[in-house]
Amino acid sequence: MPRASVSVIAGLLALYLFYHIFQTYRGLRDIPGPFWAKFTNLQRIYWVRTMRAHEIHQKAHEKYGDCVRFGPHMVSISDPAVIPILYPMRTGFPKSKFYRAFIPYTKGGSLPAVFTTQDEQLHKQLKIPIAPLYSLSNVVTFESFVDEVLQVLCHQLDKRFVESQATFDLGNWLQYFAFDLMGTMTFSKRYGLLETGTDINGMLGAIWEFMLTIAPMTQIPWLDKLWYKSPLTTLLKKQIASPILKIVSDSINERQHETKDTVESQKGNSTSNRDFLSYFLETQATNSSIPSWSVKAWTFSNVIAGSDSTAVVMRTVMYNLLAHQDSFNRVYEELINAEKMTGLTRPFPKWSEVKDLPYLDACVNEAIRLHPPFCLPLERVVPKGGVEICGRRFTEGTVIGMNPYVANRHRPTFGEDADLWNPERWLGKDVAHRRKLEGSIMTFGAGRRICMGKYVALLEIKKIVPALLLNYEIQLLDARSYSVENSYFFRQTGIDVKIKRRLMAA
Ligand code: HEM
Repeated sequence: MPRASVSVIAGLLALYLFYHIFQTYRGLRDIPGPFWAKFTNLQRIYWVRTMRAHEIHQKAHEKYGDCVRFGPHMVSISDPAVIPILYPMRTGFPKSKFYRAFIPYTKGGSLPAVFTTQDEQLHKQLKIPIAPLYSLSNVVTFESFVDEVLQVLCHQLDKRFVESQATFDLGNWLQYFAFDLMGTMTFSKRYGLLETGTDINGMLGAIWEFMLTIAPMTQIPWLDKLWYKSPLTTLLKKQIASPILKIVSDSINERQHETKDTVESQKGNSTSNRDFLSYFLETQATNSSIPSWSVKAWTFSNVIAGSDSTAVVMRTVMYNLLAHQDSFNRVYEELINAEKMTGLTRPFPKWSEVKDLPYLDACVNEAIRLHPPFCLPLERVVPKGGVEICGRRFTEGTVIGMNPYVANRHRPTFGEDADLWNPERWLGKDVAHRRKLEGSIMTFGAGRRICMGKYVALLEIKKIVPALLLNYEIQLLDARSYSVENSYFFRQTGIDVKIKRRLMAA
């Protein structure tokens, strides 16, 4: 090719590149933010890879204000007052491509779920038939499952740690409990984590590995599509969600091969000891418009969305109670007083006995606020017609999100001590103020796509905390060993304790 033509092509390419960079920069140029955010999402990937994205995001908001440009087309908001606008109850504010990265993709294609789908019609189709299962009144019917798994947990703690006085990371055991309980609630089966005291089938490791791989991809979803979710790479690479999907598929297949009698007996039992899977299968069998893969999608959602998340909050409550003796003593005294006044079921108090205890409730709320399990912005796409947020109009297609960690620590809303553990902030407030604070928490998301399993999680947390406090004396060896890592999932390590059995209060 003649040299002159090469120069013209190179010149045109350079011009196009310059135009593209200028256009990228121009759209949100009035929104303050770190320099590179104007041109590229690569910095967002780097932030996620540091495992400290929550802190970096919080510092960016401290520096630039409530509305910060995180990427060429992405804006982060920190003020909870924006929640009803960005996360409405109606349709029309769909999830961004961030969520596509979490959709498992196998040789059989992708498996969207209630949590991950961007398609609002499909979301409705998947959510409506099963939503009643997650209502508070139905969730309470799962209480016997919680007691069953608490029994296993306590038996293992007694056997392994009480007599030997061995030190162990309580956080691991809370995770084993949360997973084995979700397995029990979902398919009436424990994975064997509690019995073996290890990640026996590698599932916990696989989920964390999945998060480590996928979380950076969420920041630049086209790369994920190219690298993990194309028919070609599916042939060449091992798919990272496969171990979890396998467990889910095996459980469904097993159930489908069980005798008709077993299924019938689950069906007839409408009030207790009936697991999610039996409801899912019945729902699908009685509704022909539901896609054939729904049972797998619902079951997968429970395992992936409902186990680690609940374990994170359990760890936060337990760590903070152990690290703050005054809070610990107040919860313990509240339980003992409740026992004297109205009676508590032993060894594990009932949900109805503990759900309204004010100080326990304040500690659970504070843990939910302080340490949300999902710690990257929950991204939404601005719909047709645009939207006004923080006094500025955003055009269709702009991606806007709030990181629960940042919103939950918004100082004008929660006070100057928003970074600190202070359950008292939930007490002595008038109803309106308390509602406003609760409505400012982003831990369970908000609006149309708010967490479906919130009451399942609250049931588990408010059951396990009294069970541990009433049955064990727990000594935290060193509060400074506690550390956190964020790869969208926000996990903690280092809750090293020794335990003794408590004598029953007279
Ligand atoms: C403390 C525990 C939990 C936390 C903090 C939590 C948090 C969240 C958040 C933040 C979302 C919304 C994500 C978004 O908008 O991007 C969500 C959605 C969801 N969660 Fe949870 N979750 C918890 C426990 C559970 C449990 C136990 C289950 C199931 C039993 C569950 C099932 C779901 C489902 C199905 C969705 C999708 C809802 C929808 O899109 O309509 N979660 N969760």
